[in-house]
Amino acid sequence: MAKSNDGELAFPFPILIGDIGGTNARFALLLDAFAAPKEYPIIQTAQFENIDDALQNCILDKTSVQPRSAILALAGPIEGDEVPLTNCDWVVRPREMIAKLGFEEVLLVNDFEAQALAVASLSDGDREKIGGGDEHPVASRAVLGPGTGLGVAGLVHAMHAWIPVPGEGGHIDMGPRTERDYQIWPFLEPIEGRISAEQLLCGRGIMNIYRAISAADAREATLDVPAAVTSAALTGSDAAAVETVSLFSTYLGRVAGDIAMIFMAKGGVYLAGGISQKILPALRGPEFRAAFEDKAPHGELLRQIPTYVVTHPMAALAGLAAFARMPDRFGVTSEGRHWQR
Ligand SMILES: Nc1ncnc2c1ncn2[C@@H]1O[C@H](COP(=O)(O)OP(=O)(O)OP(=O)(O)O)[C@@H](O)[C@H]1O
Repeated sequence: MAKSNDGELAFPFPILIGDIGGTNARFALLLDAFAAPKEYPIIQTAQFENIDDALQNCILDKTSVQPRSAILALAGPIEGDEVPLTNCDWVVRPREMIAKLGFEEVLLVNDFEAQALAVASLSDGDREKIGGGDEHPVASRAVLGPGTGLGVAGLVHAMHAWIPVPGEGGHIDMGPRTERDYQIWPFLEPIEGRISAEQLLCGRGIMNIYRAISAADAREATLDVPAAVTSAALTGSDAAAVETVSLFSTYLGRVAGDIAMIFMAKGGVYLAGGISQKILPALRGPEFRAAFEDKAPHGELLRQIPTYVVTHPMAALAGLAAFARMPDRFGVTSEGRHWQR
């Protein structure tokens, strides 16, 4: 990272920012510190063999501007010079990107770190509140995002900066609690003998719950993709789908409440990821918030904590843009994930 005149950290503009999930990749170009980001159409990761082809075809060939820096948020742990993505075949090779695509520097961050950067400054127009009291402006926040997987991150305010805390919180253990849970649990598909939150709270998780409900009730599971289950649930046309989304909301509330307690997130818990927006009407129902607050002996604490659904269509990009413009507002480390020409 270069240093600006006043000694603060800075990336050279134009800066390409990108949010690369398991299914979708979203990119935007920041020409300078003030211009609005120029957003590009969403890319389906499955349509390109690798990220370099996607960038060349969908971004670099579509503009005469040569980005000097790239800040990319990836779904997966960032280690070494070759970073494979979770839930997608792409491998990100920053050294090759610098050699072939003309960047001077590349910074990789975790995709939920980018979501955490976004929740530092979402306006009311970019979030919908679902219950709880007022937010404490500089208290910790947390973000959970059911999408292709389940991303989780915290956001802590310290030393005059917002510090994202990425982790693998989507992989915490889940157990049955109600009588109905005990009926369904034996039919859930485990990973190496265990049901983690991500086995339930993502696109694949919706199908896992739906199939388990159908099996527990000895009914045929006729719906075959998550979007079919959630749309049948929202129109009320399929009883198993309705129960799936109801249980999904309950389980999401339980995990969100646990994460809120871990971070003491009095600044709010934010639901990001593609699925939260798509099932927003269901999340406004009683299940999510009731499960969130059902945390004896800390029920009163949880009742005060606000929960939000992020409604910004490109929240991670907004977070990366805020960081790219003012890196010193955030405590983001570049160690081991920053490459320069
Ligand atoms: N209407 C819908 N209802 C429920 N799930 C859906 C719907 N449409 C798509 N999905 C599921 O959402 C997931 C994609 O989520 P998202 O749009 O957040 O993608 P992503 O950014 O690639 O995800 P991630 O960052 O977790 O890898 C897929 O599992 C897909 O099957």
